[in-house]
Amino acid sequence: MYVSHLSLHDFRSYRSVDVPLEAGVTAFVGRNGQGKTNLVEAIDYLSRLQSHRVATDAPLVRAGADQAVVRAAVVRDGRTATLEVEINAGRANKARINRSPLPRTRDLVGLVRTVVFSPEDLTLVKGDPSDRRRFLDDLMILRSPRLAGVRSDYDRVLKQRNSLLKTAGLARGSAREGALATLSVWDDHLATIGAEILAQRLALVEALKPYVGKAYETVARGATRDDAEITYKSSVVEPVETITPTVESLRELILAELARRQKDELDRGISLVGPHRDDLLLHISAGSERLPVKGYASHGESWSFALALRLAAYDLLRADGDDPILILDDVFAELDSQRRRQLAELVADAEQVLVTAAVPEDVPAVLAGARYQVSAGEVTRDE
Ligand SMILES: Nc1ncnc2c1ncn2[C@@H]1O[C@H](COP(=O)(O)OP(=O)(O)OP(=O)(O)O)[C@@H](O)[C@H]1O
Repeated sequence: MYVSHLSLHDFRSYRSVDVPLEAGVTAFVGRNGQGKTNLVEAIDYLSRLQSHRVATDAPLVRAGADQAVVRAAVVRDGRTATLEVEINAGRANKARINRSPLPRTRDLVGLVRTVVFSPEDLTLVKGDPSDRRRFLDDLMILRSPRLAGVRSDYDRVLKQRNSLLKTAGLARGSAREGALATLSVWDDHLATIGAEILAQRLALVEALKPYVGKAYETVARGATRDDAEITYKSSVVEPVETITPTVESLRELILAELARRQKDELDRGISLVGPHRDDLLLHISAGSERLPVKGYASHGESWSFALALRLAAYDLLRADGDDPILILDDVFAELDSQRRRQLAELVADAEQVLVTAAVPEDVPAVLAGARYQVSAGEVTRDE
């Protein structure tokens, strides 16, 4: 798939801009702060209804405006659809396809599939477990968009259950009895929805494993595909080698663990069991040792691992049968010349690659293609 036209209204720094695009490589070049990332962020937002830079929508709406519109013509298998999202400050967003409103905005998720490489990717390796959980969930949702609903149901259940734990933890006598009875209903919801998320994540990690090894071998100097390893760490199941447990068995495991840790949960007033407590463990080999990447890997190795995770996501989506749009946001300036060249060679044949760079020299030669200058909100094509 590729985007053949992008229009923005009151999105970030843009009052109004129209950018015709084509398949292959397009580079947006310009000095810092001119609006290059804002363009590719808009396409990524259309894909996931989330920005790779901010957690909330407010910064996406141009200062002083109360609504931003991102519209893109997307070509897939020769057919074009116009996807549009209206981002409303303080009100629900709206989505349209070919100008017809969608019943739910989140029905837009996954119709455009993007993989973004950005300087923030180092947080995949060095950041909190929540950064890695987000990586897994975003990928899982791009592959099965209905899971966006499952994940938001889980977040809602978690919030309700946490507030009930706080109340129940403080209550005494019959009030406590009542709160505990209600808690068992929420335990059930958490276990049911949590098991579905957990099963999906376990299956996703199994599917990603071979791609991560292969990608790490390509981007890390002298590495083999066995040198990088990912393992899902769950609060209820031990890492499994070959068998992915069923949703029902995971539900039972979550319920059992909730019962075991109930006292702890009541004392602390938060949910301690479930996929929101899990992590994706990353290991590299150093000689005969297997070391966690966080805290042990060098800066270069950490970058290689972060790139390998993104490349693996790209390869997996590609194996599903449709090339995602690749966005390389300011990433080449961060890499040494070898990693720069290798990444560029790996992605050069993607159906659409959008690159942002401060100076033309940051765009590797193998990624020659269309080029736009971005300056003070004006986007002009180089002849
Ligand atoms: N909601 C907003 N309203 C108005 N301007 C905004 C908004 N959000 C960001 N900007 C402006 O957009 C500009 C940043 O644009 P962008 O991040 O696309 O820069 P860039 O060209 O990619 O720069 P760099 O090379 O430094 O990454 C900044 O000048 C910022 O002030």
